[in-house]
Amino acid sequence: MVAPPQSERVVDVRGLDFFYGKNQALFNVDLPVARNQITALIGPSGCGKSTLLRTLNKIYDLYPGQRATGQILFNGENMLNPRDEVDASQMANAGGVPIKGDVARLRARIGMVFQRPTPFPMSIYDNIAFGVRLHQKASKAEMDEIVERSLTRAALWNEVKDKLHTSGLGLSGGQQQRLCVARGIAVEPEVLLLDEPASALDPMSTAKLEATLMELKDSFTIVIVTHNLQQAARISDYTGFMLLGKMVEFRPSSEAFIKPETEAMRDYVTGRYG
Ligand SMILES: Nc1ncnc2c1ncn2[C@@H]1O[C@H](COP(=O)(O)OP(=O)(O)OP(=O)(O)O)[C@@H](O)[C@H]1O
Repeated sequence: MVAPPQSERVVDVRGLDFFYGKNQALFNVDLPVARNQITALIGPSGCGKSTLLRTLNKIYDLYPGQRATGQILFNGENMLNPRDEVDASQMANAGGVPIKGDVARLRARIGMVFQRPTPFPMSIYDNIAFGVRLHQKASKAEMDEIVERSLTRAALWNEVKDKLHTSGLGLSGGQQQRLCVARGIAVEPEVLLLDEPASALDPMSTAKLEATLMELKDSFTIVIVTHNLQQAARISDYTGFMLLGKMVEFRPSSEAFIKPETEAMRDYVTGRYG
């Protein structure tokens, strides 16, 4: 492992084990995530990339029976500390809404964009404003500014500025995904997690999304799961290669793809895996 220096790590996963009921999906995983960098997670299907990503903002808390042990340090504080844990029965009573303040705050600081675009069935404007209202009070003028800034940073403003009050569902797939990025960054998270965000997009939309992410890393720290090795090589600063629930290699991307250390990663990047 050639990891970023400790002082640069926003998130630092150490010795993480993850269980779906009795089935263990992650084994003693380390993942150092450097500030204002893009970290890519790659590896064959089922190796645990999405599971690892989902532990970073504790989405798994929503599902009874899923648990993580080890350390996930976020700015030095262990997020797996028992006091952060949500009681599953309380969660059910609250209709599936996270009720512990700590976890809700964590989700605001570590945002997530999913594989398929998931705009809310409301206007483009409200897609952004909805999440912001949950976290802060903003006047109409302030909200207008937040909406414009978020859409601009997600490289979508010019395409939607004249139709902000039409449905977000009326946008193309690529635009919807950038809307989800805009929604994610509107609450100013420190970290943005993306789970194969381009898998449903055409090459043009993928290129736009990649350019957007490259711009965003000046302001945010990004962790992306991708099956697209060229994409990982193009946009990421660090790459983690996973296999069967373990982190097999973790290195600067500039080295990882040119000279993989392990035979497994060499086989994977040359398309010989499996
Ligand atoms: N909800 C679940 N319940 C039980 N096991 C699960 C669940 N989700 C994932 N797993 C198991 O955990 C392991 C890791 O899955 P995960 O989805 O994290 O892999 P992945 O690398 O993201 O795969 P892919 O590239 O296909 O999305 C797999 O063995 C999978 O079957």
